[in-house]
Amino acid sequence: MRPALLDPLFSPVGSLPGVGPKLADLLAKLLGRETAEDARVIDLVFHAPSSLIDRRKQPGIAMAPQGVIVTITGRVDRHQAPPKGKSNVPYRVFLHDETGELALTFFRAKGDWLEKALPIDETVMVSGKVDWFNGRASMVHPDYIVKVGEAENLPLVEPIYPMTAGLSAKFLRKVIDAALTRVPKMPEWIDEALCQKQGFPAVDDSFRDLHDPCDESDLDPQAPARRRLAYDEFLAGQLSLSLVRQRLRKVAGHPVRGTGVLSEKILAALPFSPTRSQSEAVADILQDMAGNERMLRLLQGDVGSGKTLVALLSMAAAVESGGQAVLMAPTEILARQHFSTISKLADAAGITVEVLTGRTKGREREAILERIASGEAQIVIGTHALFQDAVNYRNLVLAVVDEQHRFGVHQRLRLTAKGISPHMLVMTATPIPRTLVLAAFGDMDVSKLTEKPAGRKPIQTITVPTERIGDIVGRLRHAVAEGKKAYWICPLVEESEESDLMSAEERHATLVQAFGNDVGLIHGRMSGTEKDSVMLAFKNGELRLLVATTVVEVGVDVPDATIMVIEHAERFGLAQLHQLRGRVGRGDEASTCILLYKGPLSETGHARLSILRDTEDGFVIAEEDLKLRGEGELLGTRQSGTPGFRIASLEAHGDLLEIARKDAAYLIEKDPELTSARGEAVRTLLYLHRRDEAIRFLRAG
Ligand SMILES: Nc1ncnc2c1ncn2[C@@H]1O[C@H](COP(=O)(O)OP(=O)(O)OP(=O)(O)O)[C@@H](O)[C@H]1O
Repeated sequence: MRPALLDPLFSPVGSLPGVGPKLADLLAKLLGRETAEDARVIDLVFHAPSSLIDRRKQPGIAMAPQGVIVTITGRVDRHQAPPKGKSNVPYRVFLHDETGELALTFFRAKGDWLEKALPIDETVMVSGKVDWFNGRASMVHPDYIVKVGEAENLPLVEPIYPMTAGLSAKFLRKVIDAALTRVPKMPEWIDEALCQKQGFPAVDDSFRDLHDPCDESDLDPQAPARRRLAYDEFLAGQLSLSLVRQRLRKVAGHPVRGTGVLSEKILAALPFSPTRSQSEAVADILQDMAGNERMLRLLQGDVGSGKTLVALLSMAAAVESGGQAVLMAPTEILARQHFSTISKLADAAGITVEVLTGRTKGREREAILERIASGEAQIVIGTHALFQDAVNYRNLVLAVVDEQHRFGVHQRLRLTAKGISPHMLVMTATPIPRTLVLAAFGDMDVSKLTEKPAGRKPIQTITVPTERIGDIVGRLRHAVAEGKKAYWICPLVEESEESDLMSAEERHATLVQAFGNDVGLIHGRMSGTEKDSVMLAFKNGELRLLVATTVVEVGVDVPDATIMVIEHAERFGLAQLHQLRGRVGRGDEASTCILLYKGPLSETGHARLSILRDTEDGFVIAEEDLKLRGEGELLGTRQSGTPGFRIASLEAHGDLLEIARKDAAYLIEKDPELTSARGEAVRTLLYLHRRDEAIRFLRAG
């Protein structure tokens, strides 16, 4: 159970003074929580300021820089109320210091309030942005008006927070202050020697320092409070990964030994031979599964490197041993696609494959559930529907999770917490730099597919300014006339699926004019069956040009599509562009990727597209992407809502991650059930970072 001392931090934000249901909703939005109930006081405590206002600058009116917040001390000379009935003319109050005059400007203000706040001849301090117009200085709606005797009411330095529309900065500061009063004294979970060596403040002090920056250096990721909190985040993450691992390992593994009969049939049915990398990965996996410990292995392979075959051969071994295997995909499209590729090969070997997704309903679903329970279904492919309560496996020995960056550790934990702990193989598409692997997966065994299947030709990537879209359409027309197939990806319009869709529909309409009925459209709002039938038509060649939003980003496999056009390429992340481009170049025909960009590009924008043009190596791209954009985007955590890091940054705190990893391993080895004094403190840390699953897990063990 969560230690009682954390309770005040885990009440909903609505429990803070002045936060009604509407504001609670806004705070939930700001804090990335789905509902106001989910948004807790602790989330506010973790909401770090991104900059600060320094009101210590008191340059005097004449020296006040344009557009900068300053504090002016001056004497009030006169009030100038707007003429009656002219509500659009502002109310002005003039004051002066030794250097000049300043007009305080108020729109729709109440005169009596201003007369009280700014009495004539009184010396006051006002703080706000100064604007210069025709040699006159004015300050529109000062942030603060304070009588000189009450200077303590003027906060000299104020933190500025990331905001969301509808919230005011003052309100947010107030609720964060209220949240901070709920931070209790907590037991120290970091080793004392490390605290000293690193100069870490205590955790409660760190929270307070985080929200009380004195100058820019306190906002730096290397500020002691931020480093401490970053370390906590890493430590909590690494501990929960270690606990999963420990738990998986502790449950005695069921050795799974394939006979090779089914794999042989599959290999015989393949129109190609596996690459050396694929064979090595399969050998690693079979060896793991045959051992006495549970497998927890990560299969990393660049786009198009052939991970599906590795998954299939591993699952075949599970079936040969008399067990069942599942393959969980992140989307419906992918699940269905895996099903269609895999069932063809599995048929050849006489393996029974089923597909189960959220779309499987009614009698069909009942029948499939029965076949899963009886063991008749040997391989089951699906989405997370595979692990709903109603699904019972007869003898599940292997779970392959095709992560493609969408699931994250939490889903995996949930899966295992359900009591299903088969051997586990996690597949990721974009190669992830080592630091990220550690942060996201901990110390897993890793197999890499380092080579592409033989016969692949390099994808020619070109960048073209949008103005030349006409030329591109002309070239496409030639290509389609020659029987080629192309994807046309529509711009990613920030934060609005609706606008994404609109741009795709518009593009579809213009391309239909140029190409007629050969053009299809696919987007996220379509129903599953609609998407399937469009994909199928494209696969069959009834459609030659497919206009799409980023639904095709992950895993879609139409090997004879050889042209990829990406509109507004400058709006996509590098990793995402690499994924998209990976939809072509999957067969033995030469392929082209055309990145249409809208100029002028920023320097980084230019650098990003050039990287993509110059290399097809996903590892290089991922490393560069990490440098240019930050890790959240790369892992896809920001979008998917998987709790990522709130304070820690791999770029800034990479050194701490390594220490946290070792510390976590040491802790778990010395005190596997977390019962020592430090172990108890560590439990508090895990709760504080919402790693409850990891703890539940611990008790289960
Ligand atoms: N050894 C091989 N030789 C030739 N083609 C292969 C080989 N292995 C796989 N392929 C083919 O390469 C294509 C890509 O394979 P697969 O879909 O498994 O890629 P992937 O690793 O899942 O990539 P992505 O993450 O981009 O979906 C498929 O059409 C598959 O049939």
